[in-house]
Amino acid sequence: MSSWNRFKKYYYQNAALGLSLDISRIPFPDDFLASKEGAIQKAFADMGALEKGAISNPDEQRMVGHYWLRAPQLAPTKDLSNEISSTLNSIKDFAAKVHSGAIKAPGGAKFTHVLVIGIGGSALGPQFVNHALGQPGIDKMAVTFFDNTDPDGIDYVLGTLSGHLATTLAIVISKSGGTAETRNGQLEAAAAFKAAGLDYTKHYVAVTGAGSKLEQTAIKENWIARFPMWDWVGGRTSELCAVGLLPAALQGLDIQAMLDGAAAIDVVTRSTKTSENPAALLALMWYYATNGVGAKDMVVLPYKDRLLLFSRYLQQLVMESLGKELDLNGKVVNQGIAVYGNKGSTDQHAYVQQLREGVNNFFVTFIEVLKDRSGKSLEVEPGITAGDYLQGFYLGTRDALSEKDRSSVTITLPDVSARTIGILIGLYERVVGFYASLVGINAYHQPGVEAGKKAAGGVIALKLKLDAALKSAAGKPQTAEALATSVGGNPELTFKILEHLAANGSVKKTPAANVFDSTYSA
Ligand SMILES: O=P(O)(O)OC[C@H]1O[C@H](O)[C@H](O)[C@@H](O)[C@@H]1O
Repeated sequence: MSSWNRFKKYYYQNAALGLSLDISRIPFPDDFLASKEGAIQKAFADMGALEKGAISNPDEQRMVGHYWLRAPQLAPTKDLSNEISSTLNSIKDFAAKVHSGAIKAPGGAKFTHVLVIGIGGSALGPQFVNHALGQPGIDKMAVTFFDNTDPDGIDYVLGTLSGHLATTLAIVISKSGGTAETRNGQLEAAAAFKAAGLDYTKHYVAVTGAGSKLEQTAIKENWIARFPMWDWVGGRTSELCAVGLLPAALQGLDIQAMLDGAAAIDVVTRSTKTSENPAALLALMWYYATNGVGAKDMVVLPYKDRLLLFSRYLQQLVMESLGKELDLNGKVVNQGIAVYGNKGSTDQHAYVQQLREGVNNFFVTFIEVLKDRSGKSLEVEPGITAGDYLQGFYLGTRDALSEKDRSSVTITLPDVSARTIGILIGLYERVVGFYASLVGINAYHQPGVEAGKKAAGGVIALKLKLDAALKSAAGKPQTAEALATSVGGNPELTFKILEHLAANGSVKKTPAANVFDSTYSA
């Protein structure tokens, strides 16, 4: 079959959504879709049960309800439907009141800036949407983020808020309400407000689960407002609950259009006719391209600056959902698909060299956006605009990769708008769900992230012991090994902690010719 005929055969277009999907450049044989029909029907059935409120996250004994967020009437109980709708209303109402000045900063001025404090699913969606849809200088409020516990990163963001803290609203977002990085950001921001002579509690809003530590603090300190985060919404699928909607609404983005876009793609991706279901087609392409075992990585290449953060957002959505040691039967499978990417054509001048000529361990997801910009474009050459070049580079790179048997899919969108961002989010949420069914894993838990957190706790405890030991040694210089022995700590961790303390002036280091003979004292 010619590539044009194959393109026509496998081109999916939904005119109402404005969404197209080209899977023709994944080299599956013609009988592949039929051979997986039973498996994808099972995925549809699993998804149907999930949407009806089944305990689709068995390890945590939880329902998985992110699809109800944009169609509250589909939630399994009336109470849940009401809670979703009333939360959405209170988000819209709160944003309107902040914009009008009915809720204002303690000094009497309107709030002008938003500082979001969160990490992982409590930051990646809001950051993606902020960058995709924001118009700096035009937005109702400017939104910035603390998404780490890096002191210098915090200072950088505080620097951008300099002179504006008095009119900054801080939203602390944490589903669990116990995430250390977020707690640290909350305390760091509070200290900055205090240093500016401001009462931070009159600037703080919480988005968190019922009964969490964060909620307790917000209640005790009487923060301005609290919004719920439900246990049936996972962090990585929380963009369309208060986590993402509140910052977006404050920014002045059309959150209803985002919800409507997601609701519209949900309707389409509920189809049990595989050829008419773009999420099913994509999940099957992931399966074919990666051999169902993550044998290839997913390179996400949107040819649109606005979608720059989509690959980071997808990284969590895909890798935290699919990267699992065990399948649903408890068998060791070490599943997952690695995701990375940035944007075209920028990446053509960076790593595309390896994609074409190096190790063939990936498939590309191109995202094409038809609309170049609002308004007319300059001709950079007679009859040619910058946008023509952007498309040229996309099509050229796609061909250059195909020539060398590098697989790709392309998603085409009419524009980057609140609606199409909702469509993209909804599309990928469902692809991940379908793919998880195809490979038989729980996409909705993340048992692997706890190990690092636990180990970090051990490091913090060791640091405190070392502080005490250094203090009681009253200035006596000791090697890392000696200090480790005296506190019963791991010598390598002790060495790393002491080097960090020395670099920050908290201990005095006397270097030696052999680095491990260096000594440290209080
Ligand atoms: O919203 P939080 O409870 O603070 O969680 C923030 C993030 O941290 C965890 O480590 C999880 O792996 C993520 O899924 C989550 O999004």
